Amino acid sequence: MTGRIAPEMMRQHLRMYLVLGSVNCIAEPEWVVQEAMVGGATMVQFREKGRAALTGEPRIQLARRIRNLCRQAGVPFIVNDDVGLALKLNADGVHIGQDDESAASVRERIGKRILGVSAHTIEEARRAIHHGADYIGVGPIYPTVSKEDAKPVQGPGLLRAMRAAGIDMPIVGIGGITAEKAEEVVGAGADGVAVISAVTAAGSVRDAAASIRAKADVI
Ligand SMILES: Cc1ncsc1CCOP(=O)(O)O
Ligand SMILES: C=C1C=NC(C)=NC1=N
Repeated sequence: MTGRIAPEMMRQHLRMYLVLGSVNCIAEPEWVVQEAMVGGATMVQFREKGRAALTGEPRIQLARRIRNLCRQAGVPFIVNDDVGLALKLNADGVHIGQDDESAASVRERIGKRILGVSAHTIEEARRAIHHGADYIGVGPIYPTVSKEDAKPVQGPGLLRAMRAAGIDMPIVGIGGITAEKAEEVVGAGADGVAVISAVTAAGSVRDAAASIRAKADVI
């Protein structure tokens, strides 16, 4: 990519954003990624976190295998938190939380790659924009079991409030989102939905991704 990603392109990538790590998967993570992309996942984030998360070489090798699948499918591959790993694998971007390395210094290190930042308030959203974020992840919208230290549940109202406050940058909602809830999230102003368990723990990963994609595409 030469310049920073265009907002319109970013919004497309946020439609059905699969976030996963080996901890979230029943089947092999690579298989889950492949099936989800067949179903319609538009972007993939490698988020290897939690007690049973892989570390060291096995973690790097899993990330590399997922990156390869995303490249073959033409789907952007994002790494959560670990900027070093993102650069090592030449990922398409990184996603950082509020308490990770500051967005300004991450932007410095990753150049024109995609930078996603978690934001829980309008103020955090404004700061992320100021520091050059390409999208913000807002949530948890609904109760979630996939993140131990999740902030309080916000509901879709936070998305409406951000849009009403004039925040028009690409936004993805995250937290407890299922196919049934995806429409409400997008209807409240998100450009798409980021999902872990509704896809990774689904009976049919492909069908789950497809139904969430269909709901998110209504925009
Ligand atoms: C990473 C993250 N950030 C806010 S909630 C969450 C977990 C979302 O997982 P699920 O889609 O299974 O609720
Ligand atoms: C915490 C997060 C919030 N939003 C997104 C998109 N990813 C994350 N890991």
